[in-house]
Amino acid sequence: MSTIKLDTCTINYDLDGPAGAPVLVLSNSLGTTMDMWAPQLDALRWKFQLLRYDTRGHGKSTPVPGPYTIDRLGRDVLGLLDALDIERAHFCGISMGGLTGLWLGVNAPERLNKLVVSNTAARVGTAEGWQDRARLVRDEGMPEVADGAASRWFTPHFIQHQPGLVDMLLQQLRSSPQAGYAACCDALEKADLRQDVARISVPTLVISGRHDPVTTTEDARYLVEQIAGSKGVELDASHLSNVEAATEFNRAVVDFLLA
Ligand SMILES: O=C(O)CC1=CCC(=O)O1
Repeated sequence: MSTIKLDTCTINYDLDGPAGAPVLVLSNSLGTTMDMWAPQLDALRWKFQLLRYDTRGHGKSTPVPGPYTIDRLGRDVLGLLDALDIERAHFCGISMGGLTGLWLGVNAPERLNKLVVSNTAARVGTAEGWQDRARLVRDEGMPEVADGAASRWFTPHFIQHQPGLVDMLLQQLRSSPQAGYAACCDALEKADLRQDVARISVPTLVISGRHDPVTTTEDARYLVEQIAGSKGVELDASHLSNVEAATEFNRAVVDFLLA
């Protein structure tokens, strides 16, 4: 693991893979860390240099005071690429990480080769919902949010049959810095790219989960309709599809990036 200082925030990242291979940036969801990409490592690191990082306020990146914005989260990726002297990269983000990817697709296409956005939407949830979540976390702490998370992230079948994996992810959530999580809720409250995503021109893959109650297949269809030439793949999974349907997720990403 390494760190890089961007404005007041220290971003924790890991770059791993064959030297000279194309770089693939992996961007985590709200309340998780770069460790959420564990099910992708063996499948992807033989062809790509994987640049995983903890989104600002998450994992070992510092929970500098918020509110954050989607613009800030996107610029963190650009800062990381600049610091590592990477001119262009593939980008794959899930949920909040997917929204960061959409921001990059709109605002910094010259830094992207191909874009994968998974279990995300041009507008995730509602402003009121994120205000309530931020208030809950600031007032009551992480356990209140962690209580309902498994059923937002996974299907009942997966929760029953993979308790170890579910627990590992919930542990990332419980350990999330309260201030950083709430500041990302602030970013999600304001982020609305519905009028912007049609400007994305980089090759884009939109992955969705058939059972995702947070960012629905309808949200994914909107993205596919708006982003010219984009491709949609629907997986038999809920919200954290890279964990719940890892094999299919990895195949979709590799097929798309290597095509
Ligand atoms: O509500 C959740 O925990 C799911 C989620 C919404 C945005 C994100 O990144 O994760």
